[in-house]
Amino acid sequence: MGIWILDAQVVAEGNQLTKQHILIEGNVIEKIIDAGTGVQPDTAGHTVVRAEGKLVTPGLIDMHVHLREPGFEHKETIASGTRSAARGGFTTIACMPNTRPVIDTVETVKYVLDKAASEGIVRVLPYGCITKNELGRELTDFDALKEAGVIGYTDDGVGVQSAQMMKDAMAKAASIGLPIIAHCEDNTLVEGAWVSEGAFSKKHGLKAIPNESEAIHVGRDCLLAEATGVHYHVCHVSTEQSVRLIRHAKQFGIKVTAEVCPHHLILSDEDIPGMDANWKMNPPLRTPRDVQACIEGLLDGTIDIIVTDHAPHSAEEKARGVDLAPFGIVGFETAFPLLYTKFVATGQWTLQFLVEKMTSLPAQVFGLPYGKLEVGKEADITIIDLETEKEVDPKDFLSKGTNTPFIGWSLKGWPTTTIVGGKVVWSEA
Ligand SMILES: NC(=O)N[C@@H](CC(=O)O)C(=O)O
Ligand SMILES: [Zn+2]
Ligand SMILES: [Zn+2]
Repeated sequence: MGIWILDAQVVAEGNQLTKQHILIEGNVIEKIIDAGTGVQPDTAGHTVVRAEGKLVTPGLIDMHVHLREPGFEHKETIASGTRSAARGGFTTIACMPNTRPVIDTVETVKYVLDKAASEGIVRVLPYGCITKNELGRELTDFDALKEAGVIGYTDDGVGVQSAQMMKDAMAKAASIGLPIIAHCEDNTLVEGAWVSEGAFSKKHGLKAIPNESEAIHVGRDCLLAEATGVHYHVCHVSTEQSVRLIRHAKQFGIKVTAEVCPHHLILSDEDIPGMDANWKMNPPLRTPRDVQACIEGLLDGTIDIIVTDHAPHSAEEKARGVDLAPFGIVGFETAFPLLYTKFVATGQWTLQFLVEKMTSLPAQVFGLPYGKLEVGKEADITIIDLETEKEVDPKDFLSKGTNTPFIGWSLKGWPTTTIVGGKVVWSEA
C-alpha cells in the first residue's frame, strides 16, 4: 500500500506550475504522472492525499539549525526541534554542535544520531566541532568524527580566532573531503555589543558591532580556502563586504559557498522597535544597504542557499534584557511563508528560485541525495498552501522557542503536510 498525492502543483520553470500525480511506495517516489495526460491513477488500496491547488515541493532542507540537545533541553530537544522543522516543511536539517557538551567527540555524535533516530521525525545531519569545546585551542579528531557520521566541521556560535588554527582545520578537512562551515566573527571587533553599527545604534547611543568583524573572517578564510583547497562554507552572511569578498573569491575559482537567513533578507537595524531581545541575533540585523547586498548576492549566485539558523531560547532567558539575553531567533516555522510572501508573492523572485534555494541547491552544495522530486528518489515531500493568509503566532509553534521578531506578521505560503522517506510526519490539523 502506497500514498497517491493527487493534483500536485509542481514548479516547472519560473512561476509556471504543472499538475502531477505522485505515487509513493515505501520510502521512495515510485511514479509521477503528468495530470495533463488525463490518465487517472488507480488509487485502490492506496492512501490518497489531495493536493488540489497546493504547491508540492521536494522536502525543504535547512543546513544550519540549533536543536540544543544534549544539554539545553529547556530551549529545544531533538523531539521538539524536528517537529518544529516538519511544521515548517523541512525534511532534512543539519544541526550545529554548540550543545552541552559540544559535539566534539564520537560519543556525542552517536548520542545525537541515536536520539534523532528514536525521537526525531525529520532527517538530522550533525556537524562536529572544529576545535575541542569550541575554545579555538585544539582541533578535534576529524577522522573519528567523520567516521561517526558528521557531515562537516564548525564552531558555530563563535569564530575560530586563530588563522593558523583555521588553516590547519581546513587542510585536515580537505584531506578527508568534508567542508568547513564558518561562523565568521572577529572577537576583537565586537566588544560586547548586540546591535550593528547603523541608525539604531546611533539613535540610542549604543556600542555597535561593525561589519568588519564578520567580513575580516570571510576574507581571511577565503584566502585560507584557496591555500588548502577545502570546501569552505560561510554561515549566515549579513554584510555587504562579505558578499563582495565571496563574489570575488568565487571569481578566482576558490571553493567557497555561502548561506543567508530570512531575517537578514527581510529586516534591517532600522526595523528594530526598541530594546527587545527578540530582535537580538548573531550576526545582528545590519543596515538596509547590507540587506540589499545580501539579496543581490543571493540573486546572482554569490550566496548559494537559504538557511534558518533556527536558534531557540527560553522566554525566561530572552526576558533578561537585551544586554544579558542570548543571541538567536527561531526560524523553522516562519521561513517559507516569510520568503514566499515577501519575495515571491510580490513578484521579485520566481517560485522556482525560492524553492531551489531551499531544496536542490543545499543538496548540491553538501552532496546530499535529496532535494528533487524524481522517480526512484527518497520520498521527501512538502505540500504548501499558497493562498491562506495567517498571522504568525508563537502559540502555534511546535518549537519550544517563541523568540521571533515576526510576531503578528500576516503571511501566505504555509506548509500543510510534510513527508519524510514516504511517511507523513506532520500534517496540519
Ligand atoms: N545565531 C544566533 O544568534 N545564535 C546561535 C549561534 C550562532 O548561530 O552563531 C545560537 O546558538 O543561539
Ligand atoms: Zn553562527
Ligand atoms: Zn547558528
